[in-house]
Amino acid sequence: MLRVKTVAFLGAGSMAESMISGIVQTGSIPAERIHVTNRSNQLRLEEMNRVYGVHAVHQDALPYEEIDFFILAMKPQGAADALDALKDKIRVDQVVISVLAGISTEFMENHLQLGQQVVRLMPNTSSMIRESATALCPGRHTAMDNVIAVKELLGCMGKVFLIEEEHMDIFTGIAGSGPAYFYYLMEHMEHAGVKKGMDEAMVREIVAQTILGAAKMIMVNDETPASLREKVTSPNGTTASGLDALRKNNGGRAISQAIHHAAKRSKELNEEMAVAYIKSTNPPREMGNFSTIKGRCMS
Ligand SMILES: NC(=O)C1=CN([C@@H]2O[C@H](COP(=O)(O)OP(=O)(O)OC[C@H]3O[C@@H](n4cnc5c(N)ncnc54)[C@H](OP(=O)(O)O)[C@@H]3O)[C@@H](O)[C@H]2O)C=CC1
Ligand SMILES: O=C(O)[C@@H]1CCC=N1
Repeated sequence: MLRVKTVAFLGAGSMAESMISGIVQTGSIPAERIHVTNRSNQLRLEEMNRVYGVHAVHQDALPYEEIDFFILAMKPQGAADALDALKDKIRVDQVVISVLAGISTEFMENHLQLGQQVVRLMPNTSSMIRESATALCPGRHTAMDNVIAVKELLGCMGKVFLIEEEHMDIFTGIAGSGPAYFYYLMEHMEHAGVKKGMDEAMVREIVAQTILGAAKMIMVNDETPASLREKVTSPNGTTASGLDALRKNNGGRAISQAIHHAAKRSKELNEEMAVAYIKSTNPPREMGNFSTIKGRCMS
């Protein structure tokens, strides 16, 4: 089913590239059926064409009629303008997919034609090597065959999880932003080895292998992280000492705070975009009480 679909990425940044890389590696949609566009960076489009063989064109040159899936991949702040520009160029049976942090399916539907099919996603950059954990949340009007096709598309990029919209913010905090927390952890682990005189490239590989091994243990064993942690921890041994230092330095709290702050920012982004839209569509004199308008918009 996928092979006959045509997709267009609106945005040519790191997330679009990661997804395109995943699709092209599997060949599940031929490169000639993949389009990518942006507003201004022509050099970037040429690079995408050179590296992945996809059509990289200015927005005006997109064959809108032929596209099955439009994938919004610009910053969340550009969502309203992008959706407004798309609205009159597409039919309701074409699917508008967003990877934009915080942008709800309701926000998308409100900016498109009545009955437009939309899907909200939250992938991560590991899509590049087909190891993303991606959330999928369909809109109100999205046909089941399109949900299945989008799920199949995401399968080219890693694992797919059907997520209730109320959980999209926390999913973003865990998995969308998640790779960055691991890279941060890896930076610190690497630094500890280098400071003691180890070769940087070697210690980087050691750290990566350690994290990969720990993740695989969770995937292949029917055991909890807590139980696996206990197996590493010998009484009065090195790990017990290391974990003690982590606890004393509030390591667990730091991790949960990172996730909750990212999730909170995702929620805020949707609110900010909705408020910005109301401001742009209401002349100041008619705005009345700002908090009332915000409340109405968010309800
Ligand atoms: N990076 C990540 O790990 C993840 C990102 N996301 C989401 O993906 C989206 C993109 O992030 P990222 O790739 O990092 O961002 P980048 O800044 O790397 O890329 C944004 C791209 O969008 C283009 N662009 C901006 N406005 C428009 C428009 N109206 N139409 C078409 N193209 C446009 C920009 O080019 P130009 O300025 O030339 O138009 C640029 O190519 C964000 O909304 C983010 O929330 C989601 C999950 C993970
Ligand atoms: O930092 C961001 O806002 C995006 C969304 C998830 C990962 N990167």
